[in-house]
Amino acid sequence: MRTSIATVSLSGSLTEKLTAAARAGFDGVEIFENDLLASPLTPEEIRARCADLGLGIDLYQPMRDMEAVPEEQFANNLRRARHKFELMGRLGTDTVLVCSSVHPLAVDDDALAAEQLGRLADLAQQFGVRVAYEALAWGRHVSTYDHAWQIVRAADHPALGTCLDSFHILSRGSEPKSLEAIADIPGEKIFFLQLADAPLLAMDVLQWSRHYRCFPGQGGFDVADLVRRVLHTGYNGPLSLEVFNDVYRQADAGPTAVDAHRSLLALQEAVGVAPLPEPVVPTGVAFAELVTPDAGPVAAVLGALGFARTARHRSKPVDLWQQGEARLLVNTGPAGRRDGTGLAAIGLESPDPAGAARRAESLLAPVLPRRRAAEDAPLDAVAAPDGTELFFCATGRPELPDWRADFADVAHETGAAGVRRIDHLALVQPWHQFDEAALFHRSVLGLQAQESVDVADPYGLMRSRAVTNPDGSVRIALSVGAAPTDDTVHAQHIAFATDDVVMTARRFRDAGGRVLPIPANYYDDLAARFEFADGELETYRELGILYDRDAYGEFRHCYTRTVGRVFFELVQRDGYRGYGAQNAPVRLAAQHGVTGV
Ligand SMILES: O=C(O)c1ccc(O)c(O)c1
Ligand SMILES: [Mg+2]
Repeated sequence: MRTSIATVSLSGSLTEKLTAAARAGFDGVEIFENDLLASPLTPEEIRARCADLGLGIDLYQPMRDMEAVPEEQFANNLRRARHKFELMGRLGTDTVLVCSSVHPLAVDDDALAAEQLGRLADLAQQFGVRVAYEALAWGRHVSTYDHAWQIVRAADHPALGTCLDSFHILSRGSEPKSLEAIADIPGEKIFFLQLADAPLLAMDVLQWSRHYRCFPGQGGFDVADLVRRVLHTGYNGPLSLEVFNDVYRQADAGPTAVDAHRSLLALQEAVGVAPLPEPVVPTGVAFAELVTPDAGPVAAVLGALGFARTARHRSKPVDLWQQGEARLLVNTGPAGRRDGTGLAAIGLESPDPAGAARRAESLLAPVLPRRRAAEDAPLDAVAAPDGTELFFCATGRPELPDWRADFADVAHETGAAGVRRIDHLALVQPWHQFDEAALFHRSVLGLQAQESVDVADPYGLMRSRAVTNPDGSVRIALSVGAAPTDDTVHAQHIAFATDDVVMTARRFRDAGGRVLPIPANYYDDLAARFEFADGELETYRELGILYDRDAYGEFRHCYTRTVGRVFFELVQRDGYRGYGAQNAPVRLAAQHGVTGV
């Protein structure tokens, strides 16, 4: 279907917005009046710019406070409308949005509203314009879509239809009963469909709408169900995003537009109008790749954790460090010299690497060259929104390229310390990309997103949300902090699963590793909350081990100090399903050094 986006959803000048929308693959735009008023371009120039970019102008909006007003007031409104209809001719657009009145003079009189909207439509018709009447959820007398439709039906004018907006509809409740009346609207009388999602918040609906809308799939509304209902009426106009959001007003328009278009692609797949290549859900973590200008500090930590350097890349300065099924690549090539120590790439085991890459590409993920160098195995890879490279791996499958073929074994001692595998990867997102990251990992990789949790940091609030595969062998914890983030604290981290965290942590410390010290108050509180066997709490205190418990089991974990922009966690998960969110504020405070250590 045709995809469109309201200019209010993107930051920048009108020109920047149009360019971003076109580059992201939208077919059209809704021009928001304020964007036009503030633009130095004439309507003709805007029209030409859109045409050059391959964008249609699908809607001009909004006209406000039109209907159900005293005659004198209405005469004024018609005069205003005539100006706008002329303008629309210059812009080359034929549909205008009229939102339900919030004017103090508007009266509660549907017959008057219908009569005046009919006269407005008469005038519009002379200009070849159609009027789409939308119920604002906070409209003075008309605040529901079915009420707006009744007025449109009563006016019975060919140039008057309704505009449905998922926010205004779903913010008032999504009981199937409240949505049934959509089926009563003939598709050709739905002149426009605006789409937005929103997190489920209990707040004033106008504030909710103007500040917290997000792209479909990023909030708590069932936008797909609504779209299915609207398509069932026979509606075949654009699917258009109209997202008022404080974050997107600031973030770069280019990436926001890509995020927006991805959400519409995923939505169209969900409602069955535009299939995409099947998701290929990853089945494990093949490796995590660190880049660093100096392998020394990373090697010291990994060695103390019981990892051994088992192989070396045949042609590049990359070492493979391994323990159990946990594999880390340590890359001292140019990226590390440029960016310092950090997590640069993740290898995901994929049942069908090429299929996974096709899926990712269809959802606008940048595809990376299959070979980073002539001699490398040709691996399919894409970039996540935060820049992390995701490699789709087929480890040990003879018919497919294997990343391990790039490595030659080196003699090593095995000093294993109980680490089995990578439990999870924690990726701190740029402040404006949290919702995008969750949607990306869900739609592109087919992972399931867990609930988002708030975590107090001494210098700001963090939000965190895990995305996982069904058996928990791939877990990625996405988080976002207040901007600007402190790189040493809001660093990426890699959590290793161990069967015995006490043993692994002790081995780490005895080998010269430094665990993150945890304040005594934390252990006093643990003693109050839980009963421990004799000596257990003292052991935790000594090794900086944190403890949590959920309905499924117990969780013990501890942290290394940060190296560059990465640190490591050891986790012992005896059935426990979470990520220690309860303990995260203590960990963050410890990392900030507010404990004075
Ligand atoms: O918040 C508003 O005023 C506003 C304007 C136009 C719309 O289409 C809308 O959904 C909201
Ligand atoms: Mg709207």
